[in-house]
Amino acid sequence: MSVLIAPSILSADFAQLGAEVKAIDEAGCDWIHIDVMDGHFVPNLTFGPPVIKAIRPWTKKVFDVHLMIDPAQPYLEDYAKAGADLITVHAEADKHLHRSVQAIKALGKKAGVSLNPHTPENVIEYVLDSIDMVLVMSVNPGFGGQSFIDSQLEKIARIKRMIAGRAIDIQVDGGVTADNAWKVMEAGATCLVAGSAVFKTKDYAANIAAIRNSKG
Ligand SMILES: O=C(CO)[C@@H](O)[C@H](O)COP(=O)(O)O
Repeated sequence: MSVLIAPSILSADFAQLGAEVKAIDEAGCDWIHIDVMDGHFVPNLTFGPPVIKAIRPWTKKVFDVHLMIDPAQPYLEDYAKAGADLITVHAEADKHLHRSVQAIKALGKKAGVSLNPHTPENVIEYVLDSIDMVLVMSVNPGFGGQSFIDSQLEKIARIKRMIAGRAIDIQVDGGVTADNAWKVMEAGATCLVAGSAVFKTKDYAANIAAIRNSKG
């Protein structure tokens, strides 16, 4: 199956977020990646549930909501009601990761767990039977436009071996471009998040296709 492309709207024009979401939908993206930041777990602030609710009517595509917030658990229901289809929480921000994953599933949503670059993959071992996605951060979270951290390629490959036989996506996020996407896919990624590489020029369709068709 071809890799899923999830443009991060962190790099979109916030003054016309609805139209930007429609544009990446029409440009052929698979999911819409929404980076939620709290100014505490990460040094930046972005979207709350009302913003997600406001852009929900602009596309039918999957809303892939990446919660970079601590704590996440009190807000899971708000993000689910706002229109998230898949909710990802950070292993580092959650003392009760198993409980948060169960809470997301109980809301009828897909559940993801994200790992910062320094976090080893073994922290997901005992939630593997409940999750739908692992998100490997290939930059330190908080900002778009950073460079891909190469050490994460090995982590992606290890996770691929860990989840063998399970229907779990491996999403990779941060510094993904048409130049390096092939390496990330080769390591085992099934979903690529890209912000700057999609929104860098107005030809979103060409930018998405270049990442999807990346070759070494
Ligand atoms: O979650 C994050 C940053 O914290 C990412 O989703 C970035 O927004 C990706 O942006 P690029 O590195 O592709 O510009």
